[in-house]
Amino acid sequence: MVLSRYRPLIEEFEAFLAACERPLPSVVRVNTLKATVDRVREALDSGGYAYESCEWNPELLRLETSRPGNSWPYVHGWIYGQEEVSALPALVLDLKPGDRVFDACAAPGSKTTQLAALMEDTGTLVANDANLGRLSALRSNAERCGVTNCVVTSTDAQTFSLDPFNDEPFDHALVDVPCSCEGTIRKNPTALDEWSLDRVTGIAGVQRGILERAVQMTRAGGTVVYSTCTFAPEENEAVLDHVLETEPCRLVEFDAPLTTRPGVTEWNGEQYDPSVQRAKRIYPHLNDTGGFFCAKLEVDA
Ligand SMILES: C[S@@+](CC[C@H](N)C(=O)[O-])C[C@H]1O[C@@H](n2cnc3c(N)ncnc32)[C@H](O)[C@@H]1O
Repeated sequence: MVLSRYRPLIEEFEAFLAACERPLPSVVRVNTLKATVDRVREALDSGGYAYESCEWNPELLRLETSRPGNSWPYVHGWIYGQEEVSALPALVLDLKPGDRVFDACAAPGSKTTQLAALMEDTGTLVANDANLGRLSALRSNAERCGVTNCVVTSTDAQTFSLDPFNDEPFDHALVDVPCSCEGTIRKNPTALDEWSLDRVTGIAGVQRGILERAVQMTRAGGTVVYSTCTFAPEENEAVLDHVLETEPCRLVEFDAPLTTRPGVTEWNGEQYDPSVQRAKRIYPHLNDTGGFFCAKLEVDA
């Protein structure tokens, strides 16, 4: 079984495995471009939906229904169905209204719409995704959520060019890369059916290329957040370790109001830069969420 390779990394391994077998709670994020938390709560109350707020972020509501897309608040763009822990990366970027932000792998737009809300729909948000087939979902989610500060592009983020933007760097970048998706097993029980070490190794090359390019396109002092929904150190700490060597940047500490574990500095005989401990691993049993990995980099001045 694939997950057993992580036994050496996870102290409460049996609790981890048990959590991976439970279905994932259904969570929606309040889209503050169109509604307030109170307004959404009123609408859900009047529609007879049961829910509770996520302790660490009142804009996230756990719903009892698994089909929030069938509700009026969804149709109005007041809520966005988003895995709880995937709301973390956008919050970790130090965004302010007016910023120029690059969302390197944006479709279907969970984090793009969240970034736009955090930017108060000002500045410029370049939402890129290499997969043309996923752009219609990105566009329609941005439209439903009332996002107007977003430009959609479709390029391999490894070779994304700043030329159309006069070579002026971005203030921040979100690098939510394609990955082996091990941490989505609660939502998608077949997520690991196609798993192989070759796939992990192959995708890690793409992740390195995307993160390098994002760092190159971000101004000195700007921040880049790297995230995956997988546990594999090959796709997490090893990617960070590589980019720390090739690009002028460093990993910085950040607060995450969730229970987390530090990045690992050793895996399968490989040693990583000690600063990868500043990254955060989130296992499903820790907060009753999906699995996640998140790291914050600052570009050297
Ligand atoms: C984890 S998903 C992104 C989820 C998205 N950030 C969200 O929050 O809704 C990874 C995305 O990367 C895209 N992708 C894969 N390879 C890419 C590449 N080389 N450059 C840019 N996007 C890529 C995939 O099409 C996929 O949509």
